Amino acid sequence: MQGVWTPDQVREAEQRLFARTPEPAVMRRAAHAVAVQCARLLSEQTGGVAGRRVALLVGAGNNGGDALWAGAFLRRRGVGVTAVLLAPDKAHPAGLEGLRRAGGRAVPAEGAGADTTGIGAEAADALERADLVVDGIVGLSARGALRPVAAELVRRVIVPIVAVDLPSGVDPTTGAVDGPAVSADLTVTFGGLKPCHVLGTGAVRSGEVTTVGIGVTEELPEPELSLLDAADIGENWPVPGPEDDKYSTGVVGIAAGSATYPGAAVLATGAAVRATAGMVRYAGPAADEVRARWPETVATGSIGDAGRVQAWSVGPGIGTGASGRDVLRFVLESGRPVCADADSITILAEDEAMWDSRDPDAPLVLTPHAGEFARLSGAELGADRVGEAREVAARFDAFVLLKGNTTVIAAPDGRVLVNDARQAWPATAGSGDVLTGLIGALLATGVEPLLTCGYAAHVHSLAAEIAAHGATADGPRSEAGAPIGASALLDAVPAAIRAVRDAALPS
Ligand SMILES: NC(=O)C1=CN([C@@H]2O[C@H](COP(=O)(O)OP(=O)(O)OC[C@H]3O[C@@H](n4cnc5c(N)ncnc54)[C@H](OP(=O)(O)O)[C@@H]3O)[C@@H](O)[C@H]2O)[C@@H](O)CC1
Ligand SMILES: Nc1ncnc2c1ncn2[C@@H]1O[C@H](COP(=O)(O)OP(=O)(O)O)[C@@H](O)[C@H]1O
Ligand SMILES: [K+]
Repeated sequence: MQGVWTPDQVREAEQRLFARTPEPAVMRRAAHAVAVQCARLLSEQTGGVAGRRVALLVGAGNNGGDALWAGAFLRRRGVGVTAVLLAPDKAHPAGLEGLRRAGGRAVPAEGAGADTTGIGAEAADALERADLVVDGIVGLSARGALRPVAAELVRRVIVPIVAVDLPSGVDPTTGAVDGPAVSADLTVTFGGLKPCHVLGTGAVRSGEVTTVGIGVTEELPEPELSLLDAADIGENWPVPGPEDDKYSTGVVGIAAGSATYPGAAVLATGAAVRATAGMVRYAGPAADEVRARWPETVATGSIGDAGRVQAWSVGPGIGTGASGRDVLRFVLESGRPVCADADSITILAEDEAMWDSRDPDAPLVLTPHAGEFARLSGAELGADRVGEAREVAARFDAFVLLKGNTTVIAAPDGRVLVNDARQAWPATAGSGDVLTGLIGALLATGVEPLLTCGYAAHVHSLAAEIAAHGATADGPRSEAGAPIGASALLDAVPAAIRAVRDAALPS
């Protein structure tokens, strides 16, 4: 499990560190790590370090200070370094002095010979000749998108960019981008990951992220968010042991589909069949279709005849009319853990009385996409997806899995897991039904709901990636990939489970 800390948590940890280690020493550690990564990238991209040229984009604060000191270290390795100062009066004095002493130069962003964009001739020339650019415009204190001069400088860059701490222009806390922002090839961050490195557009703009401790890591509190590693999931994915039988590993009930939407039933049931080893029961109007596709399920037309289960998945394709409501009420009254998706979320959002059916001791997982989330919360989803998911989870005393390219999973007690899909192949109709089936199956085996959601989201996005890039049976793996449907995603679920289980094997 990897932790993610808010800017405030990092700042407080930094203050604790300063009590032991003077601030300039900490900054030089940070800057040295940036310089090492720049040298590595220069070597990879140009075949060497000495004689290459680096431009530093330097803002008004310590982020710029890191960049200036990194420039001083690079200078000592024979790199030609020019700092482009966005706020010459505020540039970090010690960093600037360090760079100059090492033989680097500094020029104002808006200097003599400016063209219509306001960028000075020397700054323009430094950017044009650079083999690599370091983004030290703004870091943890960033507010909003890049201002016009910074945006114009960044627009001109055609070489790789190394971002100091985070790509400038990205909101450190939400990862949102609301205007011009840096797209880094590599981000070197300090102490630990910040939300902007793992959430939404910020995750994409960060490029590869390298974390360096610099003494701050030891001072950090419990992380605000966590990311699961493949090995965490593989180690704990439920598989049958020698003493198990079809009942002991957990029976899941799927209440999904309708005459109009039998596909939702087939997909959710299939996901449950593929996720875990126990038994899958299906109850609903698509029993014939489910039986035909998944002969191993025990299928019935009526929820009252479903038989005993350890958890329910309910919602996809059930509709929001009287029969859908009856099904949801039955499932909520069962006292079992429930994953409520799609139409069942809409019903819960519209009908307060439905909550009365719920057994308060049974965990409830809600899996909204942005539109369903807005129905639940009562307002359009904003940029702070983590904060909003956490608020709704607490308000409804439910586990909330907010879907999207970055899936945010909030527990009612405030814990949050994040799954970054790293690609968008799951954005296809019916793929949510597959996720519902995976979650129900894991809940039935007794995996804790927050982890259930984290495991399911990871395997779901990995299955999509595997399917899009070509299952081995279809021929060689494709680098570029091709669009898939939800059925192909479902077919790749076993391959994704194998991959996470293999990741957990001792190396
Ligand atoms: N934490 C750690 O462990 C360590 C932290 N360290 C480093 O310190 C960094 C934080 O430094 P920091 O707090 O001095 O502020 P920083 O982010 O440089 O911003 C400076 C100023 O920029 C401005 N500005 C704001 N938004 C803007 C925008 N969109 N576009 C343009 N400009 C904008 C705004 O000033 P304004 O112009 O509004 O007066 C703001 O005050 C951190 O990221 C890391 O690199 C390491 O050295 C050591 C270990
Ligand atoms: N752009 C995207 N990148 C990665 N995953 C996505 C993206 N858009 C949607 N997904 C994932 O695909 C699934 C879609 O679920 P949902 O919206 O309920 O679709 P449906 O109702 O058609 O089954 C969710 O798991 C969601 O996280
Ligand atoms: K930066």
